[in-house]
Amino acid sequence: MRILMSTSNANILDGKALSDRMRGELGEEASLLTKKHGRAPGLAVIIVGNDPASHVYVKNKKLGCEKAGIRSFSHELPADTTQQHLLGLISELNHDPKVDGILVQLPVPAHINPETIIEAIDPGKDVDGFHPYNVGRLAARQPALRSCTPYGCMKLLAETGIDLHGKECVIVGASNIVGRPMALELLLAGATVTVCHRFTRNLQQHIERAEIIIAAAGKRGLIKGEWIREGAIVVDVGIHRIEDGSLTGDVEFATASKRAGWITPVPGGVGPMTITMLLANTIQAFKAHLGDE
Ligand SMILES: Nc1nc(=O)c2c([nH]1)NC[C@@H]1CN(c3ccc(C(=O)N[C@@H](CCC(=O)O)C(=O)O)cc3)C=[N+]21
Repeated sequence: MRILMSTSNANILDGKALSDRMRGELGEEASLLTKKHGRAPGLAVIIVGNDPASHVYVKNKKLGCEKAGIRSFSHELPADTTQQHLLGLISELNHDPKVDGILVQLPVPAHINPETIIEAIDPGKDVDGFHPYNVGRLAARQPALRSCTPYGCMKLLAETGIDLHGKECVIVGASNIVGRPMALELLLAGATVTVCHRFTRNLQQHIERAEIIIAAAGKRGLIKGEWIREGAIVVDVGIHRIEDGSLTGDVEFATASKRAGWITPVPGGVGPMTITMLLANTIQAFKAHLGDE
């Protein structure tokens, strides 16, 4: 029997708990491989400039690495670093056998072209999964290194136990780093996928029919709670710091959680999973470099 006007609360899709579990397993795998091969997996993190938020993320990534037995090599470059200098560093890291993964924290300063930088990274070390080679592999249904945020969202969806085949999925946002690769992930999983973006005329109508919503517009509170279909799964990729210093997402959480079947919180949802999948990708790249797959 369908219950109308349900006021029950959604199940929380707990990204922090899933992250803790996965990072424990990844740490064990890293430690076994380190013993077997005599070196630890290595991640090089490059940050250009002094955006405070970027530095916080980078610190969290380094901490995550340490705890999982991954060596991190950090390169903190001044804001006026030239593109040529950055390309030189990437070339060095591409050839460094201690380095399995390379991450250039985005955004980079305006005088540096992010596409040029991403394309300079060896696709086998592109643990962000941003290189056109890796995006193409996902599009061709032969994923290699997958983008961390969409990959993390897929792990969260798997936690609900639902079969994605034929599910009506609506992604809000068509960015290169979330919306587009998310569409490819869901398509690979057999879902029916709609991508909404700035030119979409009837966002509310799309949301209202969605069984799964991936909110990745980067607009605080864009998705109203009343739009959510009863029992839908809501994955909120948005992250915004508000007036009182706390964090919130693209979805109106309080009202949405009255209608959704499952919903990710912000913080503690997608964010921690992004870093977890970065660690997973680094270990995957390490294994490929060792020929241990
Ligand atoms: N090359 C590159 N790769 C990235 O993956 C990348 C990037 N550049 N630039 C910036 C975005 C943003 N991003 C986040 C990662 C973790 C949290 C995260 O752990 N958030 C915590 C809260 C953290 C806090 O308290 O601020 C949470 O949601 O619970 C958030 C955001 C990765 N990004």
